[in-house]
Order: sequence, then C-alpha cells, then structure tokens
Amino acid sequence: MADSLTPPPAPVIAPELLALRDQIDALDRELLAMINRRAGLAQAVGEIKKKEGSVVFRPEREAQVIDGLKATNPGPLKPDSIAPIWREIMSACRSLETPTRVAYLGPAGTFSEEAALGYFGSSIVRVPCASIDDVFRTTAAGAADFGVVPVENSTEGVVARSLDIFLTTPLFIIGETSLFVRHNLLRKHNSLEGIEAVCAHPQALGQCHGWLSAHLPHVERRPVSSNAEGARMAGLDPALVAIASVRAGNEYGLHVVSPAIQDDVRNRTRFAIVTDPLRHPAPRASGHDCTSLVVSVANRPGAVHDMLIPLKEHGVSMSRFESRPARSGQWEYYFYIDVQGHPDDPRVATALQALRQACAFFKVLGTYPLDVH
Ligand SMILES: O=C(O)C(=O)C[C@]1(C(=O)O)C=C[C@@H](O)C=C1
Repeated sequence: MADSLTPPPAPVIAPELLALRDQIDALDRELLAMINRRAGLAQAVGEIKKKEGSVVFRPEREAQVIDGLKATNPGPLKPDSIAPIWREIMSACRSLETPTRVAYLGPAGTFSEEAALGYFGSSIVRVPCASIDDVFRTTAAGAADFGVVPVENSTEGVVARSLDIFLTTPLFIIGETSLFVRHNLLRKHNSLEGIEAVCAHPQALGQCHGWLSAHLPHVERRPVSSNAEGARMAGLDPALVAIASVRAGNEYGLHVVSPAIQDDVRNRTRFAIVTDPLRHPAPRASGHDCTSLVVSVANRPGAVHDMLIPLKEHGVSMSRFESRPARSGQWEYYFYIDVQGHPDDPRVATALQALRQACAFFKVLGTYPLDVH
C-alpha cells in the first residue's frame, strides 16, 4: 500500500512518444557522426595552416558560417538558436587544431567570463585575470592568445579604463560581442536583514543604483574589483551581499535573495576581443564589418565637424562616437569612433586616409566582423 514516503509510480510513457524518442536517438547518432566528419575536416584545415604558418582562429570565417546558416535555416529552429549551437561546434573543431587561450576579468563567474564563453565557445583554455589592465598585459605578454574586455554598458556608458588603455596598447581589436546583463542580489542566507555592505564592481553598483536606493538605502556600497570577487567575499562572510550573475552565485554557494535588480531590464554590456597583431593578423572582410578608431583634433571651432566630413563624402556610416577627456587640462578630448565597413573597401580606405589627415592624433584600434547573434 502506498504511504507518504513512497513516491507515486511514474506515469506510463505513451508508445507514440517512445517512437519519437527512438527517431531522435537515431538522428543524434547521425548528427554525431556528421559533427565528427566536420571535426576531421577542421583538423585537415589545421594541418594546412600549420604548414603555411597561418593562424587558426578566423573570426570572419566563423561569422560567415553563422550568417550563411541563418540565411538558409528552414526552421522550426529559431534563428537565434543557430549562432550559439554553431559557435560551440566551431569551438570544439578549433580546439582540435590548436588550444585557444582567452584572458578575461575573473575570477570564475564574471560576466566577462560569460562573454568569453559566448564568443569563443566553451572549448577554450580560460585565463582569469585580476583586473582589466591585467587582461591587456597577459595578452600582450603572450600568456593568452586573446583578451576579452568590457567597453560599454547600456546603462552606465563607457568603461573608462578599457578606453584609456586602448590609447596606448599595442593590441588590436579583432571582434566584438555583447551580453544581456542580469544582476541578482546574492547572499549566504536568504534574507535582507542585517546586511553590512553590498560588494560589487562600481559598474554594477551604478546599474542597480535605483534598486539599492529603494531597498537598501542605508547599507554601505563597497566597490570591489569584479562582481564575482564580491560573490566570493559574500560566500565567506554572511553579513556581506553581492551583485552578480546566478552562475557566480552557484560558484560561491549563495542564494538569489532578489533576482534581476538592474534598473534597466535591457541592460547590455559590449565587449571587445583583443589580440597581438604581431601574432595574429587583422580579420579579412566578412561582409558585415566595423572599424574602430581613436582620434583627436586641434582645439579650434569647427574642428570636430570638419574631421567627420570625409566620412559623409565617401558614404561611410558611423555607428559610435564617444569622447573622453585627454587629461591635458586644456578641454581637449579623444574621440572613439566606430565606422561601418572594412579598409579593404576603397570607400572606407579613402575616408580613413582623409580623416587621418584632419586629425592631430589617429589610431586604428581594429577592424572586425560585427557581432552575429
Ligand atoms: O575554416 C577554417 O579556417 C577552420 O579552421 C575551420 C573553422 C570551423 O570549424 O569552421 C574553425 C576555426 C576557424 O576559426 C574557422 C573555421
């Protein structure tokens, strides 16, 4: 006889469902065989690249593969499902050619780590770093092949430290990716009582300013080097709470006390993928590309307007224009500009040449395929 300790018997599985599962199993075996054939082809490509001495990771090729599949997807698979599936397949194939070492702001569980995994797939060697400066240093020193750095958030604006380092770094941008950033209040136990401090990266404290002011108005906001570091600290001290991802909460054994506390539900962060141009050439044109620059002009009326005329004249569109003080005390600025297109396109090359002539300082930060979702 059933008692409260005996679980109810599992429902009988309908024969139609079993038949469908058999078909899924057979297809999965076919898919596995096909993915293995694909992996064999990637290995053969890898052998040719080794002989030629050329690099394995080709962001423009990966973007074209995904774009091509999305354009011909007959459904019912949703178009948004294509990119994550094929990124993982290409990540696994790439890892058979060579390991991809990726530096990002750690520790485990940061949004930078999530961006790195989203862009390169999970078959990578993770190189977590203590700061954004360290990501640039580690990549420049060759201890990582690529670095992933945040550049801009839809609520808080630019990530000033990354933009400042771009001025002087020898590294080059070869890709971009962006992430919906959902912040959660995390704690060792599930309560809002007796909290001493909220530990998070200054950007996250800013992105949750409204929620913190409404719910924890008298609690100290303690800036730390990353949200995952805040989660690590909250894991050690029950009086501390963190603002971080659910992944970071799982990593450090924390409860989600309040989910989705960011002020803007569409809160997004954009990341740049950087590498050493001496070890990795710039991507070729993919058909949907972006070129990032930083420039400055003489401090005279109309100089900024004049500088942008070549873009208009050559029909090159600008998708981003950001200014940062030059710290000269003279009200001078650096302008971070993204233009659509690749310098292989003569219109873009001519416009950039004219722009260079109009500027006191001109640096190409990189040219790369636009993010494919
Ligand atoms: O086509 C190549 O060059 C490959 O190395 C193959 C492949 C792939 O799996 O499709 C893998 C790595 C590159 O980044 C691009 C594509």
